[in-house]
Amino acid sequence: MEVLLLDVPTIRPHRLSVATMHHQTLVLLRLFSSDGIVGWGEATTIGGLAYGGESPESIKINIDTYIAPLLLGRDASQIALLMALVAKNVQGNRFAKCALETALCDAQAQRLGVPLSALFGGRVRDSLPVAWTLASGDTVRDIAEAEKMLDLRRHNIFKLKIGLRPVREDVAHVAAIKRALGERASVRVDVNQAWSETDAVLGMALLHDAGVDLVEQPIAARNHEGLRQLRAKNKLPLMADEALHGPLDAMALARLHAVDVFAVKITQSGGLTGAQQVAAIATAAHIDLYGGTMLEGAIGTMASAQLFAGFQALAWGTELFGPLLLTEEILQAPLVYQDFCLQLPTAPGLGIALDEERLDFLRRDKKAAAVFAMQ
Ligand SMILES: O=C(O)C[C@H]1C=CC(=O)O1
Ligand SMILES: [Mn+2]
Repeated sequence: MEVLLLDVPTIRPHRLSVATMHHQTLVLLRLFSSDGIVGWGEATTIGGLAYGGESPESIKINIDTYIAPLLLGRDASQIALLMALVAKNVQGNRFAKCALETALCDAQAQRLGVPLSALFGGRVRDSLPVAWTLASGDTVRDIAEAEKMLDLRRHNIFKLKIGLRPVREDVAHVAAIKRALGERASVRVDVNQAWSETDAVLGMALLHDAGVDLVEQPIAARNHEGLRQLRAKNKLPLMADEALHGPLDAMALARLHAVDVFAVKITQSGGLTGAQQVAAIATAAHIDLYGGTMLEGAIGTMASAQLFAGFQALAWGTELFGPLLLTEEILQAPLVYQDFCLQLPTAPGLGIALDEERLDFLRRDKKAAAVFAMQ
């Protein structure tokens, strides 16, 4: 197997409370099996180490040094056995494990001639609603961007990134956008843990009055009790994102009745199986589901879509727009976004074909080699 790092510019700066992104580093895992089948997985994260404990570089070196040697020469169709072997030998590293499990599942589904979703019980839907994040940091620009998305019929759910400015300033920005869009769109916010508990009490009340539908991770990820109290004090639905690092967190949050919605992410869950378990816990605990992203490229986006397509209910839709934030296409045929949804392909495996020339052009190691050769 090999891990490729691809540095791809974003279409505009993407401002989160933890980092401003001008590019995204795609972390792609390519798995070669002796029957000739190639599987792809992805372990992309956000903002280097600003968002989570695994960086693109650490993911690559940990897969190359510790995970790949464990698997060399073993039967790639024995996914559960291989993932158990990795779990026993590698602590943490959820994103790396997600990339590996995705690549194994992509390869196995191709081998069986079925879409990847079939390995997880099949689909209840063939398209997924997709939100767009407004994160330019500028109210007028965000409204214009939202109007464009509505005109294109690409998105009618907007997630606003807030938390950098004082609470009242942020809420004024959100309220102006909601006023402009009215009932034509659902407006939600993501604070990415930036608020204190007192900020959040004020912020959630004001956001509710402004007509916002959902608030995501307003306070620190580890503060489960704080989330529980915020949920009890407010009418505005509350979603856990960074608080959810797989089934154990899901269980703890469900026990506490701490949130209304789980943002399920395959990377944060340590893979597709972990994410399916998070969804199962949510369903059993009457917690709604939302299909989250780490702003992955086409591979992680499609892997997520293949899994989310099987969730019995997906009350809050998804945010699987990662490839649309990037200036470069890495697929031979781009993913299909239309009528406010991402369409799922029916071809075997992930159902996508990579553009090898674009991959070669974007690879960090090849760029470095080219610069070296020029010197
Ligand atoms: O939800 C996050 O925290 C991360 C990501 C998802 C969409 C987006 O704009 O940022
Ligand atoms: Mn979030």
